[in-house]
This record gives sequence, C-alpha cells and structure tokens, in this order.
Amino acid sequence: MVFTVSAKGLSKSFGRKQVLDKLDFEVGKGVTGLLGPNGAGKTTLLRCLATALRPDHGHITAFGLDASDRSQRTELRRRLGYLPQDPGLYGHFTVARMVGYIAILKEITGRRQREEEVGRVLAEVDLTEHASTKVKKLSGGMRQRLGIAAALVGDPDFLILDEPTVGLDPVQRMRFRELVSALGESKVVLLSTHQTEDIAAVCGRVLVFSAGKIVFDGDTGGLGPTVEHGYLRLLA
Ligand SMILES: Nc1ncnc2c1ncn2[C@@H]1O[C@H](COP(=O)(O)OP(=O)(O)OP(=O)(O)O)[C@@H](O)[C@H]1O
Repeated sequence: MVFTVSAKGLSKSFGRKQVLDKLDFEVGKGVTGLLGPNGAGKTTLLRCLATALRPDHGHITAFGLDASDRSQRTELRRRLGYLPQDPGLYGHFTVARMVGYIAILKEITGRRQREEEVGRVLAEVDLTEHASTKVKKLSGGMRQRLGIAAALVGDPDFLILDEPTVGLDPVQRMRFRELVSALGESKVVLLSTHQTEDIAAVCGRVLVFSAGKIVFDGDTGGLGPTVEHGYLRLLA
C-alpha cells in the first residue's frame, strides 16, 4: 500500500484572489510543517486535504485514494483526523461526551470500545482529570488539547493539525511535541504553525508558503542556522 498523501496541480481561488497556485507535493510518514505568513494559504490547503473544501483544479490522493471520487473520499475521511483552526466544540457537553460524540461520527459504535477510545485520547493530551468538566469551563489551552484529542480519535493514518500549539503553556507545548513526534513514526502528520521553534523541534520536513506557492521544501537544516532565520530570509 502507498503510504503517502499527494497534491498535483492544486489551485483554489476565492473570487479573483488565487490562494493556492498549482501546488505539487507529496508527503509520507513523519511530521511535515507548513510555515507561511498570514493569508499565505495554509488553512486553505489543509481544508482541501481534509476534504472540507474542494479545490478548483488539481488532484489530492491519500493512500491511493482519490479525493475527487465520492466513495474513495469517504474511505479517505475514515483515515484522517483534522484539527481545524476553530474546532466546533459544544460548550454544554462534558469533555468525555464531546470526544464520545466525535467517536460516534467516526463510526466507533460499540459503547465499551468508544469509552476506551475516549479514555485513550484524553490521556494522550493530559485531560483525563477533566473528563467530566463542561467544555465551556475549560481554559483556551485545554480547549486546544481537547481539539487535538478529537483529531486523534480512531487512530487516523493522516493527521492534519492547523495551528495546534496556539494557547498551549510551555509544559503542554513540550508534551505536544513529544506526542506529535511519536505519532509521526507511524502516520503522515501535517501541521501548520507560526512557531518556528515547534517546526525545528518536531518536523523532519518543512514546506514554506508564500502567496499560494511553495517557496521552500526540504529538511529544517536546509533553511539555515535556525528555522526562523531561514524563514525570514525566504520572505524578505
Ligand atoms: N471562505 C473564504 N472566502 C473568501 N476568502 C477566503 C476564504 N478562506 C480564505 N480566504 C482568503 O484566502 C487567503 C488565504 O487564507 P488562509 O486562511 O488559507 O491563510 P493562512 O495561511 O492559513 O493564514 P493565517 O496564518 O492567518 O491562518 C486569505 O486572503 C483569506 O482572506
């Protein structure tokens, strides 16, 4: 089985603004970071890859499944976990109920199996002791961790994380880096962030975006002495 996700000739415009401009890339197992200034098109690309947004042109294929084909897209969705920038969490649900609900959407229908999965993903993000807390009572960083837990439900092969470290305190950021590094050993992980230190710490590869095009694709060492230095130089 091909364990890669690829985009070929991917373009997307909103009105007259071209946000993705004929992108071509392939990512395999490991953690790949997306870096780019505000408005560069990172979220648009991640939404296309998560099959939440249709590109105007081009093809997305994941694990040999064609995202433009309805039945293959359904199969692809079973294999992906997506943390959007604004995960739609229900404030009046408890943390466990919220994740349990996601588990139902991900077709984990057996009650015991669902409870085990909820317990597993909450432990991954250090939220076990808040399982009974209402979502609306969580801090911003805890909500972010809940969003990450939701993306991990069902142990997806392809994990898409849009600014996953926003709002995390230093301890949780460190925990997150360890978690993502471990996940990258068996999964395709794509994450967007403005934190160049996160990229340097966890990403084997980085794609730098500018105005809808990839202006750098390589390992973090290829950016120069530091990721931040190389990134700023590319955008200058
Ligand atoms: N649904 C939409 N309708 C119209 N324009 C949109 C829509 N979604 C995104 N855009 C525009 O597309 C461009 C790229 O946005 P996108 O959110 O993909 O960038 P980004 O790189 O993720 O930025 P940030 O770092 O600020 O999150 C922006 O100019 C944005 O205003």
